[in-house]
Amino acid sequence: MALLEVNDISVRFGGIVALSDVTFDIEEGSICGLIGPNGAGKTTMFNVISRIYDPTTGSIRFNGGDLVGGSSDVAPHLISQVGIFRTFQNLALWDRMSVIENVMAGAHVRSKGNFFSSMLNIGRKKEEAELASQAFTILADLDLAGVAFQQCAGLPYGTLKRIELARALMGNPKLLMLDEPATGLTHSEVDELSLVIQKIRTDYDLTILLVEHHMGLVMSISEKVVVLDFGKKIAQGLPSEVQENPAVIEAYLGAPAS
Ligand SMILES: Nc1ncnc2c1ncn2[C@@H]1O[C@H](COP(=O)(O)OP(=O)(O)OP(=O)(O)O)[C@@H](O)[C@H]1O
Repeated sequence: MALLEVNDISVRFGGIVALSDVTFDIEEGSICGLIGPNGAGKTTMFNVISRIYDPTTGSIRFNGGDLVGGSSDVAPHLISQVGIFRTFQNLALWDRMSVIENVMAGAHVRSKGNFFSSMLNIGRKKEEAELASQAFTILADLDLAGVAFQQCAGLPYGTLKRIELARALMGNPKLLMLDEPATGLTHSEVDELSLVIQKIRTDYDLTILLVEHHMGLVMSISEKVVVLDFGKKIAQGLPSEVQENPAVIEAYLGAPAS
């Protein structure tokens, strides 16, 4: 069953066509790579799925309901409550806070407390203790228990990237969208990231959409790859099929494949 169905999405910025009638779906539990040369429309697609941009035309369904372009769309501020989370190209962690505090902050989207109970501190200590325990479990799963109580400032970049993943997991995502997670990582950090992504997909029942320029990573962990070029979908399929596709080779090399 498809968890995410993207139907004929177009986005125009004035005269620029960033996406043109793009359609694809992502099977529940799978990893889908979204690739394409610079300016192909990958980030725009991410922003449409995460409800930052409204599409000019088209619709998206998520988990059997309307996400955008339907009759009962999800409001942009409720996107995480339906189970859609993303990481960003640039790190968005608080340097001066501890790792575990950063990870616990990922749970605020599903906080059940109301304004008055939080003012009176009702149930807060118990809730905080439960969150800390959950955060520690996630950190241990990602091999980060050893840095849980350190400040983020000064930790290696690859570790910080994994802390961002841990924070996203605190929200109980169904769909996790990763925006160029391998950028800036060393070879060995990319290998670690690859293992971590595959582990959390299984352990946390995730469906993953991966935008990435690191072809080795995309091709080794995706079940399906969707290729954009100049806002249009030019190919989709198994990694092995996409790598052999002449239109894809031409898009990347700028010349017909011969
Ligand atoms: N807010 C915006 N206003 C105007 N044009 C935009 C905006 N966002 C994106 N574009 C344009 O839309 C097109 C697609 O850009 P997008 O950032 O989605 O590509 P991308 O595939 O993510 O590229 P990269 O790999 O370089 O990040 C580009 O021509 C870009 O200049």
